[in-house]
Amino acid sequence: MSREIRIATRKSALALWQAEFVKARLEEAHPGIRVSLVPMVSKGDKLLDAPLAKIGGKGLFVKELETALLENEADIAVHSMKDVPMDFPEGLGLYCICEREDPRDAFVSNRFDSLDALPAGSVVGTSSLRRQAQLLARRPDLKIQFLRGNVNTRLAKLDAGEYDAIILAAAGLIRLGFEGRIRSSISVEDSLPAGGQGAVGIECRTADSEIHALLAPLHHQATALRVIAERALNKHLNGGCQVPIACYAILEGEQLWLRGLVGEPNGGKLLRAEGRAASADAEALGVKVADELLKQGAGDILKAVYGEAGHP
Ligand SMILES: NCc1[nH]cc(CCC(=O)O)c1CC(=O)O
Repeated sequence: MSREIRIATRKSALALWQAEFVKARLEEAHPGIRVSLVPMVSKGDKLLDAPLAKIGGKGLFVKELETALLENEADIAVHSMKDVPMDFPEGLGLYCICEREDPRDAFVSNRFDSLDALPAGSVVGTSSLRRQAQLLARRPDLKIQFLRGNVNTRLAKLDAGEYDAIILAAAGLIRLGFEGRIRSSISVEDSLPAGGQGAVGIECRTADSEIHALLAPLHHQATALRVIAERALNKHLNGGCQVPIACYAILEGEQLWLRGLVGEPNGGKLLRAEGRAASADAEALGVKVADELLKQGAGDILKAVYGEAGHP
C-alpha cells in the first residue's frame, strides 16, 4: 500500500495524543504505510472563555477538520466521540470506533479524596451541565464554578487554588499520563457519563473505500454498539450541543443495557430511564430510552436550557 494517510487533528494535547495513537495503530496494522498529522486550530479552541452552549456547541471543534476532509487536505479526522455531532456533512461519515477507555468522570482535587469528603460550600470546577446537574442533585450545597480549557489548563487552574475540586473525564487524564491526579473515579451511578465519553472515533470521506478498509483493524465492535445506542439517545433528544444529557450503555453478553438521564442544571430534578435490547437493535434502544425520558418531561428541561443558550 503506497498511499499516505493524512490525519486532521486539533492541536490540544489530548487531540494530538489521540491522533498519534491512531497513527501508531495504523502503522502497526499496515507496515510500510505512511501516516502524517495535519494539525489545525478549531473555532472552539479559540473561544475558550465562553460556555460552549452559548457559542454554538460541540460542532465548533469538528467543523475545521471536516472542511479539511472535504477539500482533500486530509484523509481522516480523529475525534473524541463525546464531541462529535450526531449528523455528518454530505460526503463524510464515521467509519471506525476504537476501543473505549475508562468512561467515568473523575474527581480531581489537591485536598480531598472524594465528592463525599468535600466540606459544605466547596467550589467545584466544571462547565458541563451534565456534571453540574448530577453533582448538585447529590450535593446541593456545592458551588459550581465555570471551568473550560484543555485538560492541562484545567489542572493548572485547580493548582492555582481557584477550586476545591474539579471534575474531568477519566479517559483524558489517563491518556495524557495524569492518572495519578485522579483522587477517585465517580461511579456511573453517581455521575452518568456523556454519550461516547472515553471512545475515539474516526471520520472520513464516504467514497474513500480504500481508507475504510485500512481503518477496519482499529474498529472495536463492542464499543461501537455501545456508542451507537448512546448517540441514538442523544440524537433523539436533539442533544447536539452541550446539554444536561447523560447516557451510558454496556454489553451484557449479546444484550445492551442503556441508561439515560436528563437533569435540570441546578440539580433540582433528574429524570432517569433505562432499557435493554439485543445489540443488533442498538439504535432503536437509544430512541426508546430517549422517548421514555421525553415522556417524563425531558423536553421541557432541554427547551429551557436551549432557550438560555440562545439557540432553540
Ligand atoms: N469536552 C472535552 C473533552 N472531550 C473529550 C474529553 C475526554 C476524553 C474522552 O471523553 O474521550 C474531554 C475532556 C473532559 O471532558 O474532561
